[in-house]
Amino acid sequence: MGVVEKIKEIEEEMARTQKNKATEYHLGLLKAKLARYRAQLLEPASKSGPAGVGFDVQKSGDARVALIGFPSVGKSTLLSKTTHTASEVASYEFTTLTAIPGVIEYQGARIQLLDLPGIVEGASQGRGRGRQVVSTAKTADLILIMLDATKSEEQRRLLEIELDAVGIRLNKHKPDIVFKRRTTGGITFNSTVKLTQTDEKTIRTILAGYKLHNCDVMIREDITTDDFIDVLIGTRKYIPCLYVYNKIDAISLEQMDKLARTPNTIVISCEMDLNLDYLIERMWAELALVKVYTKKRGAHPDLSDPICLRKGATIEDVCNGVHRSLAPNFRYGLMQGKSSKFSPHAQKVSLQHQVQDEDVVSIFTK
Ligand SMILES: Nc1nc2c(ncn2[C@@H]2O[C@H](COP(=O)(O)OP(=O)(O)OP(=O)(O)O)[C@@H](O)[C@H]2O)c(=O)[nH]1
Ligand SMILES: [K+]
Ligand SMILES: [Mg+2]
Repeated sequence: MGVVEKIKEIEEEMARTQKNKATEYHLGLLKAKLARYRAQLLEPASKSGPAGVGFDVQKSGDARVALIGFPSVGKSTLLSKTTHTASEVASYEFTTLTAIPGVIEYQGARIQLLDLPGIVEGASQGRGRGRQVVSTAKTADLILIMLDATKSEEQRRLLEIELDAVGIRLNKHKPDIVFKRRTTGGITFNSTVKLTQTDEKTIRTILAGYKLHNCDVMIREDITTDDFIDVLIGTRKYIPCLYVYNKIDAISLEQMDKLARTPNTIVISCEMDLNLDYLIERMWAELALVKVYTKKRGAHPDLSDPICLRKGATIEDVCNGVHRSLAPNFRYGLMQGKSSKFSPHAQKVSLQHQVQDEDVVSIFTK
């Protein structure tokens, strides 16, 4: 029996099984099995099916944003409107057949926007080019789920299911679980909070299902069984996501207002140029980019060419952004700006110092 059939069998069994206290462990086991088969199906090294590889597009710029949506929602129109790259736009479905990268320049950052083919339901199981599309989404720093405001609400949930199936977790942080494999000593289980959505027995059952008999588990938030399986499998991607409803020129004001009030949601019209600037602003905010200016001794900072980094970046990342020889020869840094304690005077900082937006940094080497 192939992996796809096995997955189907488990899904059927899960659908048949009533959800209650008595079946909880069994369902937990089935979920774990299902997750393992899905992973097999999608990982590049898999022998059991075609590789889950994305489109081969070179990453460029400071961050990558992927456009995911059903056919003809206006993905290519958005790329053509916001970047200097043209991607074919047409009223028929599956106009775009490959990944097309464009660049949005904003606040000194270069954001790569990837136009992708439309996906269909079942994409993650290999329908259409869906598998390739959702695999490419895994490489993004931000996902834009693009939706047609004139179509039913159902589309959003369907797309979420497809992304979930390939291990993408949207707008979610990695569950706070410390998991360590050991060679001996059995299983130590600890939880610092009360677990209301799963329990020790379920987790032990899952560990047994994975033949993990020696490990430490420390749970630090009220997780679900699925969260635990995610951490166990370890290849999950936690990616921020914005829901972008296009074609608001074709719906009523009331409908638009309702959509716009949903969390993480932006309404636009590519055709009428409505709200596109705001979308880019929000993308920038979601990416949590910070720009840092570098300054040579005695010179003014170079304001025309900032280095863009992700939030949480350190002086070491700044060094690597300039040249890879800098960090190994680092002596100290001088910085001025928001993250400097004694601003406006320059502060001496180490490689580990975290930078903030608009900091000015000088690096001194040995
Ligand atoms: N009314 C309206 N139509 C739009 C808007 N944006 C795009 N369209 C139209 O929607 C159709 C599909 O646009 P595309 O950009 O080709 O859509 P796509 O999502 O790239 O489609 P595929 O590549 O086939 O998946 C075209 O006829 C566009 O002119 C909009 O804001 N309002
Ligand atoms: K189209
Ligand atoms: Mg297209």
